[in-house]
Amino acid sequence: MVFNWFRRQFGNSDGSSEETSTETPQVEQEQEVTEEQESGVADDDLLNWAKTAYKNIQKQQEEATEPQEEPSTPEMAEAIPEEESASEQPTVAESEVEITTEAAEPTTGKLADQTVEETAPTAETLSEASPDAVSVESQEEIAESEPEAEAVESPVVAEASEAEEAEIPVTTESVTVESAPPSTEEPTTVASTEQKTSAVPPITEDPTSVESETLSPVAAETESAPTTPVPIWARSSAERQARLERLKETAIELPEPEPIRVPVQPVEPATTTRVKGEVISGLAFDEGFMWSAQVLAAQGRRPEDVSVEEISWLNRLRQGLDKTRRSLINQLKAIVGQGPLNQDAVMEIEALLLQADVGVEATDYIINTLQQKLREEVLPPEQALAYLKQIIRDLLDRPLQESYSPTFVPEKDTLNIWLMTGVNGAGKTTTIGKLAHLAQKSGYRCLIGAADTFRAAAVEQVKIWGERSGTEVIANPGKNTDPAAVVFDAITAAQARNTELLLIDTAGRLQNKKNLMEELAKIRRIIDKKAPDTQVESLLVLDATLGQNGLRQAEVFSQAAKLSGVVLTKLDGTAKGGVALAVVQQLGLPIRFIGAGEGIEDLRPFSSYEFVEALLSG
Ligand SMILES: Nc1nc2c(ncn2[C@@H]2O[C@H](COP(=O)(O)OP(=O)(O)OP(=O)(O)O)[C@@H](O)[C@H]2O)c(=O)[nH]1
Repeated sequence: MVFNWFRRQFGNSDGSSEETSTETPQVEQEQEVTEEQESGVADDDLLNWAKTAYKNIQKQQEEATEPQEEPSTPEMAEAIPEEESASEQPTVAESEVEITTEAAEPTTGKLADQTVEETAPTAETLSEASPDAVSVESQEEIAESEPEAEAVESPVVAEASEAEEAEIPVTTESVTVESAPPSTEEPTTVASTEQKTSAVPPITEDPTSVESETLSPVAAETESAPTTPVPIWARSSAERQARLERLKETAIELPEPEPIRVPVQPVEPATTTRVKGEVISGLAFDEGFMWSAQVLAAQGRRPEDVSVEEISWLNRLRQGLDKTRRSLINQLKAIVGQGPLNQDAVMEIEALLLQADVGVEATDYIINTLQQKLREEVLPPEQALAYLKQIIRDLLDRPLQESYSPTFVPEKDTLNIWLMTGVNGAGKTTTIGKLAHLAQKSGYRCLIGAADTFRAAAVEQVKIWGERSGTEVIANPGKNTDPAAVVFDAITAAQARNTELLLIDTAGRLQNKKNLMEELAKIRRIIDKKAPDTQVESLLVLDATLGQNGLRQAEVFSQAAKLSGVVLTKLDGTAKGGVALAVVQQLGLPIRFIGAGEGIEDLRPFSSYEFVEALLSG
């Protein structure tokens, strides 16, 4: 039984949920929650719930840190059951262990093996046709289909699918660059790498080996010289100096590499203890824990099923919205709960909401709805605030009731494609890494397509996230590759491997760059054509710290990529949180995930209940 982080429930590996065989939609659940919560979870009950959860987490952590015998010899390593050592997708525990320096090696080893296995048969093919040539083929195919993309459907699709079978092995091999051997690299890259390495002689070079390597020419020179023989140590050092000079002359100046934007994750010191689960130290039974416990208990969660990651996540979310909450809550309490809002009260609430980035439209809606209720009923402050929370929750869930599916869970045993789009630096690549991690933890076969071919370091960045999450990355080593060709290759690979979730990274682009938006539209067309029966989700990644400014991009993205949802990132920073309401009110799109930190665990499916509690609970 696997905990599915996309639905935050336990489910069997076939994707069915144990608790809800009836598949209760998220919204319904949250509404039940609301009623339960409003009826009030008794203080004593809550304390007991929190204590049980805390003890349970402590137990989980103790078990997780229990030392297990590491296989110290190859024979012992072989004794590990096959599923554990050779499974394609690492288990949660394995992928987490890989964070430690010691355990990272097996992954690399596995990937290297795999690449060797996969690339070996193509080595000859590649000597005739470089990987670029192969990808050019698929690019040509895309280019061919491109002008007819909209008008002529079936012949092109047929062509693509006919070509598919023959193409799969070649494409897969040529684009899997996770740990591609040098033979699959462009010849120019290899040459420059050689130059680079030879230009910097190893500092720890063994003098004796240098001697034996260089003695003969030097000895020949010194033999012919009439002067006194130079000692061996002096000869080798002179020779080394001369060689260094020669290399300096022929050395090529390499440009400074572009920085890769991946936050450094704390690396656990290498120990002989095998970590079975994640251990988050310093979890205190404090106010934050109690608040998280209350939120989880109100959602009908059992204390035995709560994990440290969930508590930590809620704490982080609350901390991220701390400043906004403080400025909203006290003032709102003072204003509401005194009968219908007068002119001053309306203006005060308006100012508060606008300052929190809620936007004009959503602010008007909230005030009008609240005013209507307060005219009908006299509510004390606490109840008025509870009603305000309800209004905001309804607003956030509106797209789910109108046009979008209430759940956002990749379907098991079939391919789901999630395309990530957005402006530069919004957090697309980071989000992909976090989503891949969630997918691996939840037992999905996941793959990443690195279609951000615009920024040189982007592919490296997404590969680092791939390593962290134990997810393979499909990329094309060629420069200025057509991103649509990478997407084509990634879908081919995903189809061949029975992948369940393919995450596609795209280059950041401004919505006013027409050619780049056309490129995005082309990517979307390729997806629809190559995987016509697939559930495709197109997510706009929005930096919450940009507030209202971030929303202007959405309309153009929506047209090009057929958006179906939003990922709101950086809620841990200077973001005011209210932008979530503006997103839904102005764009009509549901928020599917929220990010609150740079770490791999800092992303969760969006829950309007948790968000509103983090924003408005006192
Ligand atoms: N504090 C915080 N930082 C984040 C979050 N998500 C992403 N970042 C940071 O934002 C920066 C940009 O993230 P990327 O994932 O590279 O953004 P991108 O959209 O892929 O960028 P381009 O490839 O240039 O379009 C990085 O430094 C990330 O660590 C978040 O939720 N919180």
